[in-house]
Amino acid sequence: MTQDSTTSTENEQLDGQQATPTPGTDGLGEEADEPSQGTDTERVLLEARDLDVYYGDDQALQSVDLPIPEKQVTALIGPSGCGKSTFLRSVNRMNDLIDICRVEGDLEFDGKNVYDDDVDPVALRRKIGMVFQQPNPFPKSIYDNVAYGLRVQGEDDGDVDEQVQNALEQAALWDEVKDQLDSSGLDLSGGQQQRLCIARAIAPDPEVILMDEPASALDPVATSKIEDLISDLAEDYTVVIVTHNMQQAARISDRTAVFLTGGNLVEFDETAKIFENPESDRVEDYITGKFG
Ligand SMILES: Nc1ncnc2c1ncn2[C@@H]1O[C@H](COP(=O)(O)OP(=O)(O)OP(=O)(O)O)[C@@H](O)[C@H]1O
Repeated sequence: MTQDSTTSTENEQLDGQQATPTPGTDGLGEEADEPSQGTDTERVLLEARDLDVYYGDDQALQSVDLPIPEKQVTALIGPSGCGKSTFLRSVNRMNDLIDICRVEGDLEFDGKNVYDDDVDPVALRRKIGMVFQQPNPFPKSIYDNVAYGLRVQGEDDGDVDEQVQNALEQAALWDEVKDQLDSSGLDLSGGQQQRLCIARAIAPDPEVILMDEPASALDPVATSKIEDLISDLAEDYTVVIVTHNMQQAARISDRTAVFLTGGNLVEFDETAKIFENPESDRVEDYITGKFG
C-alpha cells in the first residue's frame, strides 16, 4: 500500500476505533461459533476462508484461506501490490472506508464473521487495533493520546491514570516519558511516537494488534526497539504484521504468510520452515531475492 492510500482516513478510523461500543450490540458476543483449533497448544483467533477483496473491478485478494493463531506474531510478506495491506485492512474492516472496496467470503474473529450485519465495525476496531507505517500521534499530550479512548468509555480519572501507565509500560515507553506526560506527543522522536501509537492501540485492551510496516520509517535503533516490543506484545496479544523486511519477519514472527502477485496467498507456515525449506519454488525465489 502506499501511505497516501490510508493517511487521510487514519485519524478518522482511530477516532472510530476508540469510540464507545454499546454493550451487547457489537455483534461480537457470546453467540459466536467456537473458532477452529490449531495444534494442542494453540488456538486460531482470526481465520480467513475463501476471502476475495475487490477494488471496483480489480481483484486484490483471491480466495485467501489463512488461520492466524492466538498470541503469536504472524508476518505477512510478499512483493509490492500483492495485497498484504488489503488483507490487514480487511481484518478490522478499515476497507469499509474505501468506497470501491468489496469483500466476499468469511473473515472470522473468535469464530464470528466480522462482515456479518450485526457486527459494529467501531467496536470491532477496539478489539482489533491498528498501528500504521508512519507514526501518527494526535496533536495532544502524551497522556491524552493514550487516554482518549478510555475517557470516552467513561472511566473515572483513577482508572484512566492507571491504564495510561499500564499501556505506556507495555509499549516500553513509560520510563522515557513518565515525567513529561503533559508534553505534546508530536515532540517525541519518531521511534517514541510509534511506541506512543502502540500504547494508544493497547489502551482499550484489544485482542489483536495489526501493524502495517510499523518500523519502516524508523532508524535501526528505533527499529530494534519496536522489534523487541513486538515479541513482548505477543505474550498478551495476537500480532499480525506486514513487513517488506524479510530479516525482520524471520527475527520476530512465529508464522509467515507469503502473498505473491495477483493477491494469492501461496504459502503459510512456521517462519523457520518458510525461510529454510519452503514448499513452493516461487516462495523460495522470492525469499532468496530472485524477484520482488
Ligand atoms: N484504495 C485503493 N483503491 C484502489 N486500488 C487499491 C487501493 N488500495 C490498494 N489497491 C490495489 O490493490 C492491490 C493490493 O494493494 P495493497 O496495498 O494491499 O498491496 P501491498 O502488498 O500491501 O503493497 P505494498 O507492499 O506496496 O504496500 C494493488 O493492485 C493496489 O493498487
